[in-house]
Amino acid sequence: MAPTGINGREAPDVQALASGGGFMCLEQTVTGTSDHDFRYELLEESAQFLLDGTKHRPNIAIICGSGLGSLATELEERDEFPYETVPHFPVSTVTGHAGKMVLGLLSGIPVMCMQGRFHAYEGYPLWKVSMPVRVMKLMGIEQIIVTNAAGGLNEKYNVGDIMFIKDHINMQGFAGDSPLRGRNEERFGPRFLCMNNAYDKELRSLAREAAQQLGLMDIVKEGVYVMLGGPTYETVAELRLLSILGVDAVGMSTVPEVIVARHCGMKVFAFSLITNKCITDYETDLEPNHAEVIEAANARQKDLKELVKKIVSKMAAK
Ligand SMILES: O=P(O)(O)O[C@@H]1C[C@H](O)[C@@H](CO)O1
Ligand SMILES: Nc1nc2[nH]cnc2c(=O)[nH]1
Repeated sequence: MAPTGINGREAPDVQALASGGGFMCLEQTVTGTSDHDFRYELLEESAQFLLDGTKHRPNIAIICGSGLGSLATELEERDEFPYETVPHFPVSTVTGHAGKMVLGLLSGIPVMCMQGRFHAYEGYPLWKVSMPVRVMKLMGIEQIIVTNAAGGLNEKYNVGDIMFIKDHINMQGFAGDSPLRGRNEERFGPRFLCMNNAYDKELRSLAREAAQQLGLMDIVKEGVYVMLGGPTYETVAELRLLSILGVDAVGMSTVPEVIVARHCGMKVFAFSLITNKCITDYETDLEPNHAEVIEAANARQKDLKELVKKIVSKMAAK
């Protein structure tokens, strides 16, 4: 009989884990907080399932943030895979996140869109939030565009601005959490990863060129993003602290995906759509809410689609 572990669960086979038999974080196994084993072979099964269901072989992927999912509806010759049909995938539970993987052609270029992402506040550990990025890598993705809706903390930012992310502050990392926590999977990347050039300069420059050609430079900014755990929006004191730290935009996503993308060698371009202004004084009755986030995203839909199309064309041509 298998030995009984914590809370009556079957005790983990520590030796098998240590020798590489599984790819579950040992601590998650022991505490029983993981309901999913993300062994390389399981990710390969997810990737193979998607590849088997489509003729498209994209090199570029796009993660659509809150309210930005309609980018995926621009794809021609679309193949759509609701997350619940993809082996080993989590499901998306947030309004404004359709919860599908969509492959198709954007201006004739094969791309793959995550129409809806996973967030830590939905109850997912960071490795699970970002596991689709590894599946993308196994499908052949080399360049990724990560998008999000964020609050504008920089006083110069307005609702509707598009902030190209030049850097981030990994708050979860400060607290000891990371999507790379646990045994390192060398087939994806190294144990220790540098992050000083996480956001690719060349892709950012292509994106600026695209924005210029579309006459969008008035609303394009470049700044630092921070991911907080959510689902609460920030207190005034928290925002004042973040402002001192040099943060320009505040959100609840992106950072784990970018870390995992860099770990497996993808080039990253990311932007935040500023959907609300962060409230940094006590003398106001204004309150941020998800409805205004979606509304602001809808209002900027057309420009964003044009911008992403142009960026993708440039990425494919380089
Ligand atoms: O998925 P993203 O980061 O675009 O969504 C942001 C963060 C929360 O999910 C939501 C809050 O309104 O918008
Ligand atoms: N944390 C956070 N996430 C957001 N997503 C959209 N707006 C906001 C915001 O103001 N704060």
